[in-house]
Amino acid sequence: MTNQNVLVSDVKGVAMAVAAMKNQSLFSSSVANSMIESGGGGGCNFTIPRSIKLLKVETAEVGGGAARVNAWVDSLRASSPPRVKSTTTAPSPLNQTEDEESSWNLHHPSAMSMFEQITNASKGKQIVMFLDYDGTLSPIVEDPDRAFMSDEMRKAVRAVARYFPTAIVSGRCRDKVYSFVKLAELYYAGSHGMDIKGPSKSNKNKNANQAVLFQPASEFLPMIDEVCKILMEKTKSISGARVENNKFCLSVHFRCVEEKSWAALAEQVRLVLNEYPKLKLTQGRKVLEIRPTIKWDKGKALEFLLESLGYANSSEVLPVYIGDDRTDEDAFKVLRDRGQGFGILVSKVPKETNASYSLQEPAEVKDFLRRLVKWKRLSTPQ
Ligand SMILES: O=P(O)(O)OC[C@H]1O[C@H](O[C@H]2O[C@H](CO)[C@@H](O)[C@H](O)[C@H]2O)[C@H](O)[C@@H](O)[C@@H]1O
Repeated sequence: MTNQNVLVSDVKGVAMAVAAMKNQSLFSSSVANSMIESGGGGGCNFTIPRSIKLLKVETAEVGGGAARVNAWVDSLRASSPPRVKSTTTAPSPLNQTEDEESSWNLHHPSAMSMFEQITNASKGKQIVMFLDYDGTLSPIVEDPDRAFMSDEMRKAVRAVARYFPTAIVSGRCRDKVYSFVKLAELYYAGSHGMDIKGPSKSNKNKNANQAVLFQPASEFLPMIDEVCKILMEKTKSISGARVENNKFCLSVHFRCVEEKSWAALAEQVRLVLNEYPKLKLTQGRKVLEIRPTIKWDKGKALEFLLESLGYANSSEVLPVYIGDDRTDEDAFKVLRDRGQGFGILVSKVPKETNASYSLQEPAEVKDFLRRLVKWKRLSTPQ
């Protein structure tokens, strides 16, 4: 898919951002306090925060049939690769030699081995923790409805949230991810950040706006519902295919579909998307994700949450974002561009990433979170 970025000053872009913002029932008060730019909506009584650039519109250009479908299929195949030890004589299925693998490890060392560097960088700063859900807090499983988080992981996340403001940032519908995590003291950004809500249980952060609720894509709700129904109908004959309604976006799952049927499934997605130019496609682990063309992603959600927490343009914050998926790259990139905090990629295999460090799997994420809590406990005067 070709994304055509329209200039920030583009009228359509402004109108779309304005329409999205108009649908807010409740808005982050800390963000609202710092709002300085007019929404440009001619008489609208709301504004857009300076630091949040929502004004780029991506136009999905869906055409080019078979080539596009083949590219998606190839990309899906690589999205959840098995771990195969490569040798210098025989490259792995990812065409990575041992040299390349050790170079990757050098550039993205384990967050466990870099633990002291991370805690040193946090001196005098507030760590804010951002956690992706699937593949980060819960292991990848075949049935998306059964991607449960272990009690030990929940305990670790609860302990982290006691010391650091903590947000779950997921592609899933917010209610669904909450039903897995079950911790009321956290911030939740569902639908790839298009559905943000503050904690329902108070936490210690006095600067934070707990009542935050932000849904920049609400105007797309009817369209997403419509496309969900169409796709369910069109894919029902493909064994193992599954369409998941994530409220402001959709997931089309390939994991349980035989590989020989992937192209047929991807073709159905392409045909439907052709009829909806206001929707675009992104990709996760054996999943195609359909979402509105507004320029809003996990990276924007991270910036929005930092602002809601009172850390807009602050040097007193150290954001740490842990995620395993391509969609998490938007957040890693924001941290890299800001030169602030650390992105940590959860992966057993080398991947192209904007993250600084790596962790192998959810079990290691849990160990990292526990270690952070232990360090904080020991370094906090009683
Ligand atoms: O942003 P995330 O929290 O990582 O959500 C991304 C997608 O996660 C889920 O799908 C993935 O996990 C499933 C359960 O382990 C697995 O079956 C699937 O193959 C993975 O792609 C979720 O079901 C999707 O809706 C999310 O978009």
